[in-house]
Amino acid sequence: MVNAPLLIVWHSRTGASEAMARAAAEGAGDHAVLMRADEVEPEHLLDAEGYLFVCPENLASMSGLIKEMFDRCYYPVLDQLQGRPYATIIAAGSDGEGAERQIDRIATGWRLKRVAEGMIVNLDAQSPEAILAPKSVPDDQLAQCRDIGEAIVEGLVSGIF
Ligand SMILES: Cc1cc2nc3c(=O)[nH]c(=O)nc-3n(C[C@H](O)[C@H](O)[C@H](O)COP(=O)(O)O)c2cc1C
Repeated sequence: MVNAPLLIVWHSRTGASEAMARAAAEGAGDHAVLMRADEVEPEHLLDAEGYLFVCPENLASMSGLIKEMFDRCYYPVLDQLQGRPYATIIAAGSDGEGAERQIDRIATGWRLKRVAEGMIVNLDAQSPEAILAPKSVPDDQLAQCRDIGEAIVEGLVSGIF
């Protein structure tokens, strides 16, 4: 039994990241707490045992709202999360690596430990119309998100993280 949950923090502009965060939460079951980035306070981070950050890449960065969560919470929890597991899922139109890299750098500052390879879902939205359209994530990729949620919780429950 885990004492504290996996906290799944998400932001989404056109629905892809939200769907992936919800799929991961489904996989994690009762052990997950799903929160939009703007609802997350430092105590939610302190109360969790592990983290899954899910957001789109916007202008080569993580999206602004999830960055704002890190900006707001970074110093209040610094030096209090060492060694806890984390993973990322990024929705992208063509790249996604910039967002993943930025989150990794912040996670390094918090001394978190990456426990699953970064997942980037590239939905191939290139034109302004395609970028602004609501997104639907293919089932196999949602299944992968469920697996990530399940795997992190398994690691927490079994104490291997
Ligand atoms: C303002 C804006 C900037 C974007 N910049 C990038 C980018 O730099 N790299 C990329 O791969 N996709 C970029 N995209 C595409 C989104 O990452 C992609 O559509 C993603 O699936 C959206 O996820 P969401 O539905 O969770 O918001 C951008 C989208 C918007 C709206």
